[in-house]
Amino acid sequence: MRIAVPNKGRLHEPTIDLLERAGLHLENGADRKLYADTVDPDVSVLFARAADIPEYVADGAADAGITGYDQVREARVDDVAELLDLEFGRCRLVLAAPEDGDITAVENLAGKTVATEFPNITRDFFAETGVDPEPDVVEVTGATELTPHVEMADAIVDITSTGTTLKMNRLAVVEEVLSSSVRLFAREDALEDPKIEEVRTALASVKQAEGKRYLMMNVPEDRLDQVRDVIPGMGGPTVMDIADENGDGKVAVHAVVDESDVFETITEVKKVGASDVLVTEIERLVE
Ligand SMILES: Nc1ncnc2c1ncn2[C@@H]1O[C@H](COP(=O)(O)OP(=O)(O)OP(=O)(O)O)[C@@H](O)[C@H]1O
Ligand SMILES: O=P(O)(O)OC[C@H]1O[C@H](OP(=O)(O)OP(=O)(O)O)[C@H](O)[C@@H]1O
Ligand SMILES: [Mg+2]
Repeated sequence: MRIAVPNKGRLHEPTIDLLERAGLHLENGADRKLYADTVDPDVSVLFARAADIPEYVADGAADAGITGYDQVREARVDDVAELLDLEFGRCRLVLAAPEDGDITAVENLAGKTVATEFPNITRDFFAETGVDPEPDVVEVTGATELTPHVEMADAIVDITSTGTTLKMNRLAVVEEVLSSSVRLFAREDALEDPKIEEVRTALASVKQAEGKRYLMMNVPEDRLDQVRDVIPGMGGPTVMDIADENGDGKVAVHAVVDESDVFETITEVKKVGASDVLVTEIERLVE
């Protein structure tokens, strides 16, 4: 099974990092190579431009891919299935126009010109919104934000996340076109390969573990019910006997807790008699 991942740009590093955390260690380095093997002899990696990945998967150069949802939509590929939202690379594709201009609604773009790196998504958007006459869509390959200032376009459709680039270029959002994040997807006819499900499960287990902590503590057996009451989440804690030389009647309690609940949970379990509380990170969590 071959999986296509971004070779550079902002998605490269977090994708490699995710594969590593999922246990799919890259054997021969990730730098500027076309292919890499992984520790799993049945899984290899193909490095490609984020924008080309959907096409590579659809054409069979790779079986699965990791790239932005915006790229999958723009490539208009058939016969690929989304398997997992990897929840990074979050951004929005927006229609934006000069802050102090007359364009404040989609309808104002009737017969005007819109520059974008995403011509397919942009044309689909105007077709759906029914702006008449449809705007002329001009394809550019970067620095889209400049085009309204050099009279190349009246508005743009471009990526924004913090909004800094739009602000710097004195552009304001007119409307959201698409909301995006990085996805794992695969060619439909490759879905029968059990490796694809293995990779999906491994990546999902990393996402599951994010934001969770593993809590361990010792608890007097007669306080167990009270401790159970204050530990939130995940099907209740695991309780284990301690090899108990002193005969002081304690048990070990382990639980998975949301990171945001850790502080409060520790305060509460201490109140009801827990001791020796340990908090650790979780690498993966397979449900
Ligand atoms: N500012 C941003 N915040 C969050 N995600 C973003 C942002 N910009 C782009 N992305 C996501 O990352 C993807 C790839 O963008 P990136 O800028 O890394 O590549 P690129 O510039 O298209 O690469 P190349 O240099 O190969 O042309 C986008 O399709 C989008 O899904
Ligand atoms: O809302 P912001 O946080 O400012 O992000 C938006 C910018 O990020 C992307 O560019 P990138 O930084 O990837 O540069 P690029 O044009 O070289 O791809 C995108 O094309 C926008 O220009
Ligand atoms: Mg970019």
